[in-house]
Amino acid sequence: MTEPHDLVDKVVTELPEWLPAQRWFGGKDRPVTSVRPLRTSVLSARPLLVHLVVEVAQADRREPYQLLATDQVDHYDATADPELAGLLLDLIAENTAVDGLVFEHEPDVELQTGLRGRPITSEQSNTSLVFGSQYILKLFRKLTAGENPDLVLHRALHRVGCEHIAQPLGSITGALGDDAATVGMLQQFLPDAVDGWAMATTSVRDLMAEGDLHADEVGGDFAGEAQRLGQAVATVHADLERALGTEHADAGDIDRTVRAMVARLDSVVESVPELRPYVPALREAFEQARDTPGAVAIQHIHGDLHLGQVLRTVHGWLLIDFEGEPGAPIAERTALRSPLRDVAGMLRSFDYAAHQLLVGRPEDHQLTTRALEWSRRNRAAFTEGYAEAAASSVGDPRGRGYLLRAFELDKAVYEVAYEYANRPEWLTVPLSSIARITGEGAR
Ligand SMILES: Nc1ncnc2c1ncn2[C@@H]1O[C@H](COP(=O)(O)OP(=O)(O)O)[C@@H](O)[C@H]1O
Ligand SMILES: O=P(O)(O)O[C@H]1O[C@H](CO)[C@@H](O[C@H]2O[C@H](CO)[C@@H](O)[C@H](O)[C@H]2O)[C@H](O)[C@H]1O
Repeated sequence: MTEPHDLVDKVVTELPEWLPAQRWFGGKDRPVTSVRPLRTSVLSARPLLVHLVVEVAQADRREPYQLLATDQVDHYDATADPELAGLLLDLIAENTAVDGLVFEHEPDVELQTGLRGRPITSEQSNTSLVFGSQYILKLFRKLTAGENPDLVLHRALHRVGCEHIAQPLGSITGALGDDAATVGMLQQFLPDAVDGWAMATTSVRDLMAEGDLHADEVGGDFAGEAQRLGQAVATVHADLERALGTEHADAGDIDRTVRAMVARLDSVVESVPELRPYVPALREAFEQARDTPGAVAIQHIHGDLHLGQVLRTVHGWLLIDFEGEPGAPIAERTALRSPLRDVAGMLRSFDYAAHQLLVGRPEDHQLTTRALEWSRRNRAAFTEGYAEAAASSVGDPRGRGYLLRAFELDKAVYEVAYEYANRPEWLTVPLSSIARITGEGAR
């Protein structure tokens, strides 16, 4: 029988090699130099299940990650064991604390127990376990002190009866140093949901296969969905405003926003020289954000909205994953910001969906024209839907040209960094958008 401390030793020894191979590991750009256990909680002695918080060191970077370890499966990764995953759900249902970890269900929620948990394969920055067709438990991999914004915003939206989210059902809280830290969030699972990225790219594929027809003439036209999605996003913004309030940005806030966009550009261009030709036009666009007429409202927002973060169910669109950009510091992710950032994120995503099928193909004028046409049509439909439902102080995004353009370009700069570190073959997608938007040249 393996003792907990022997298991921890074995896991920690394997981690420098194992971590970079995991999709959720956010530090693939440099080698792991060392791993140090920070906290160990034994959740079950037999079968052995140990919760671990480790500090991963890479050059001058040190970040805490959580792991669930067992001696029952290969590489000790307990998220691959359906019975052990089920134990986590049972602990949440019991409202209990085990060896420093607090498992809680939300008030007035009664959970079914005894279900097995399976990891989903479409996981991105974290690991999610699905239980039957009812629940999904997200285990946050990189930990931050305090309540995770995903949990905070889901709770706030649920409180005001928001119809465009999956209901939050429970949480797991651990510790980072002296602070509490959310390590898991349980939610209602929508088994029949399809994500917006899959739907949008199917529509683009249909259009490209037709060759001679326009976007409004093919069966897979997405504009109706894009418009309803715009309405859903505006409604979520209004619900967030209702739940948590809104403020007006002052000149200092706008100055900080512009400086942050310029600072991000300066830092990304250092590692991605392909961005260099666009720097002057990008800087100019960021500076122009200062000239936005009227007051700029700021509030809690989604923070990393794109087509992969929205699910179409039989009842309409849902937004998921309110964690913000996985690479951004927590202070930035929890700050009050303009909801136009989310609008910009979604507009970028329509452009992505339209152009990703062209990646790696020889230049084809007809297909490029179709891609642009699809992108314009769906961006316009989304914005129209947003304006129709925008009860919040943001109003119609179309009257906010400079700011929206600056946010879109800032997001594209973020995407350049994201693709460079994660999917280098996709780098051309945000780069060609930047070229188009700044008018420095067309794809
Ligand atoms: N409530 C849900 N119902 C159905 N599927 C979901 C639900 N929440 C998340 N998913 C699926 O899990 C994937 C990852 O979820 P997400 O919250 O975006 O995790 P991550 O933070 O790891 O990116 C989503 O792309 C979606 O396919
Ligand atoms: O879903 P995450 O929170 O992990 O977001 C990160 O990964 C996304 C990719 O999966 C990335 O989104 C970019 O690619 C999407 C298509 O795969 C596209 O819909 C988005 O518009 C584009 O930004 C996201 O930026 C990143 O934070």
